[in-house]
Amino acid sequence: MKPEAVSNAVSQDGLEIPLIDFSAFMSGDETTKRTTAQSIVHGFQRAGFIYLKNHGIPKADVANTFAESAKFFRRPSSQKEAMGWTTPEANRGYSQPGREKTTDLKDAADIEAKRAEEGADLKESFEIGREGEPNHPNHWPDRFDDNGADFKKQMLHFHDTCKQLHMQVMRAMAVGLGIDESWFDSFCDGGDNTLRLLHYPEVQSTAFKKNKNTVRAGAHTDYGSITLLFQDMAGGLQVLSPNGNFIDATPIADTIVVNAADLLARWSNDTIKSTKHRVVEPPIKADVHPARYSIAYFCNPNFDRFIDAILGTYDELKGDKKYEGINSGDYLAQRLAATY
Ligand SMILES: O=C(O)CCC(=O)C(=O)O
Ligand SMILES: [Fe+2]
Repeated sequence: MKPEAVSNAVSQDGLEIPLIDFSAFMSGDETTKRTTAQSIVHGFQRAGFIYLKNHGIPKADVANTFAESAKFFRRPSSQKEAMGWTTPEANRGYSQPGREKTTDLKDAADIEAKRAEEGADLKESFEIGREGEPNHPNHWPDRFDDNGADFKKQMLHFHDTCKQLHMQVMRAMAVGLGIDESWFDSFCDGGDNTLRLLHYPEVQSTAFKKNKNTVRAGAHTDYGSITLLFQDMAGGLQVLSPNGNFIDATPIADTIVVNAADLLARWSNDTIKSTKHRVVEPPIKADVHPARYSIAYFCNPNFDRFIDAILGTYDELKGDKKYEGINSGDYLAQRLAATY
């Protein structure tokens, strides 16, 4: 029987994505806390995705971040390009439409072929890393005007808010896996995470008809531990089902979509899934699809940590540990280098 805090967000084609009331983990009694944590882990093991409601981030805070994001993308191209994304090691700044092809291909020639087949992704983005990294400063628009200072303030605040939620979700993961609740704390307290603002500009639906491979963001998996994804109500996000079909991950107001990413899958000896997803034409029939905004917070284990299989996810005697340990920062830089 499912705990009361759990219902279904998506249930189609073998893809079951649970909708979890996170307050049951944060402030429930011991039993409620444990069963909710187990449901979170099951969601990551089966679908690789969960939705969280009552996640503790105030509605107004999320709305404010979306509002600042929309204002940011309305800036002139010359300003945005002056804050351009430079290298995978820095992974900060603005990427204009066409700059990045989201894919999980690793070979540059394969990625170019994909670009030719699907066209460029119909999106622009802005990445904000941990503030205060001497070698990799964030790019901020506060040098242009006062609005830029408001943007910076809100994004730094939101980066920190999401960092706290990452740690709480990892605590739930630990409880669900039956290990010490604080097991992941020292892996996640650095805040080596990336806040990515995404803007999918308004698009004629003919763009998707002319070339039916056209997408707003190509199919891919994420790289780190988990991603916290805030989406508006436009729709278009899809998740790959176990049968190999892309299924709509329909927006649910005031929830966060959370997906497990590649390094967590590896860390869990593949007991947790990092599932492919993409963004396509919204399911609503229209001649023109309005702009879509989303905010992805990519969480990573601290870049200086060595990531070796989580306790209890392998059996030493059976020798079923699948991967060598790897440094978190090296792994992520390698993965990022391939898509830009
Ligand atoms: O915009 C979205 O809903 C998804 C974005 C995404 O999957 C990503 O940037 O990794
Ligand atoms: Fe993603």
